[in-house]
This record gives sequence, C-alpha cells and structure tokens, in this order.
Amino acid sequence: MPSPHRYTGHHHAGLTVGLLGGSFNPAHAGHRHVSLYALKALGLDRVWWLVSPQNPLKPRAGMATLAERMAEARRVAAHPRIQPTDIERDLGTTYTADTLRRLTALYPRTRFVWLMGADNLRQIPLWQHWTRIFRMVPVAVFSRPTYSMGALGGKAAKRFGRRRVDEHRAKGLAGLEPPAWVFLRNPLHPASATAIRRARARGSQPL
Ligand SMILES: Nc1ncnc2c1ncn2[C@@H]1O[C@H](COP(=O)(O)OP(=O)(O)OP(=O)(O)O)[C@@H](O)[C@H]1O
Ligand SMILES: O=C(O)c1ccc[n+]([C@@H]2O[C@H](COP(=O)([O-])O)[C@@H](O)[C@H]2O)c1
Repeated sequence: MPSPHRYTGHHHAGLTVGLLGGSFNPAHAGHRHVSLYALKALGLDRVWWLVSPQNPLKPRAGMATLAERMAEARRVAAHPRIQPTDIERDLGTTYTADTLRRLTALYPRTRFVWLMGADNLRQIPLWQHWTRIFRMVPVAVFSRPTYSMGALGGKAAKRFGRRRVDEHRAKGLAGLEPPAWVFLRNPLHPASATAIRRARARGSQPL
C-alpha cells in the first residue's frame, strides 16, 4: 500500500483519519496500543502516524534520522489501518497548526481528528498557535501513566473545558464542530521512547 500522502483527495472521500503526531524516536508498543484504542473508540478508518522531521521543542541531539524512525515505525505499526507517514517532510511543516491547515486543504473530504497523549495535552499551550489546533479539528487525548491528572488540571483543559465531550460520545467526535475534545480512559500503557533510549544506551531492556 502506498504511503497515505500519495493518495489524492478523492480517494479519501468520507474517510475518518486520526493523526498521531510524534517524534517516534523510536516508535513503540504504546503508540500501537493507543492507535488501536482510537480506531475502536473513535470509530476511525485509519490512524496516520505523522513521524515528525523535528519536534520544534525537542533537542536535535539524540534524534535518529527520519528514515530510521520511519523504518522502525513501519515495523512497529504492523497493522493495515495504522499508517506511518513522513508527510510533514513533504509539506515542509514542523508546527502542528501548519500541518493541519495543509492537510485539511489537501484532503477536504477527510475528517481528521488530532490524537495525543495526556503529556501533550499538558504541554500544548507551548505549541505555536495552539488554540487554532483546537479550532481546526476535534482532539482526542489518551490517558498515559503519571500524566493524566496534571493534564486535566492544565491550561488547555481549562481553556476548552466547556468544549470537552463525555467519553460516551467518543464515536461521534469526528463529526462534531471543533473545538470539541474528549479525554479517553484507555487502559494505560507504560512504554515511553525516553525509557527505550535510556535502556538502549545502557545495553539493556526498558523496565
Ligand atoms: N504509552 C503511551 N500512552 C499514551 N500515549 C502515548 C504513549 N506513548 C506515546 N504516546 C503519545 O504518542 C504521541 C507520540 O509520542 P512520542 O513519539 O513523543 O513518544 P514518547 O514515548 O512520548 O517519546 P519521548 O519519551 O521521547 O518524549 C504523543 O502524543 C504521546 O503523548
Ligand atoms: O506545533 C508546535 O509548536 C509543536 C511543538 C511540539 C510538538 N509538536 C508536535 O507534537 C507531536 C508530538 O511530539 P513528540 O515529539 O512529543 O512526539 C508531534 O506531531 C510534534 O510535531 C508541535
């Protein structure tokens, strides 16, 4: 199957696509776990893993090449509906607000949902034009060990508090007018890329 960005808009007519942006340095079972949960809970047709050329807030040191991260993401995804893509490289975007503006223009009939872990809900007020992200597409946030409480008490959750929908409406989220977001009570998954990098540096398995 070709990578998603080589499709043209009309092939995507009517599809509902979750976008999981990340450094994927490296991809791990946690990414796969939340993607499978999102496919089901949100009724998505696809999840695209947007393997970021470079997170604007993360150091370049220790970042594997995009080609290496893509290759590992393909191995880890191993599911026909989970599609790693380096489309941000082709679009020339690193800021999520820019990526979403370009994707929604390129695929006008596709319904996109932005997916992220609770750590990023906490951090998103530091992203460029972050409120535009909430105004462009519905957002689904995954529970993640240690982060969920802090995220729900954070600035983004408060700012868009009145636009939060209950999880029992998660299936309809993609069809709601943004801003609309849901906090998913998915089973927790402990994997983290930081832990994997540390373990690899020590030559051991992550705990
Ligand atoms: N175990 C997990 N549970 C829930 N969400 C996760 C999990 N791992 C990653 N995510 C989410 O997936 C997206 C991409 O994650 P990313 O590639 O940054 O991995 P990471 O493990 O958070 O990396 P790092 O430790 O380097 O920050 C982010 O929105 C992140 O919150
Ligand atoms: O737009 C921004 O300013 C911005 C700042 C930090 C992170 N992001 C995006 O957030 C997603 C998660 O990044 P990461 O590195 O935590 O996996 C990824 O798609 C990044 O491009 C975006």
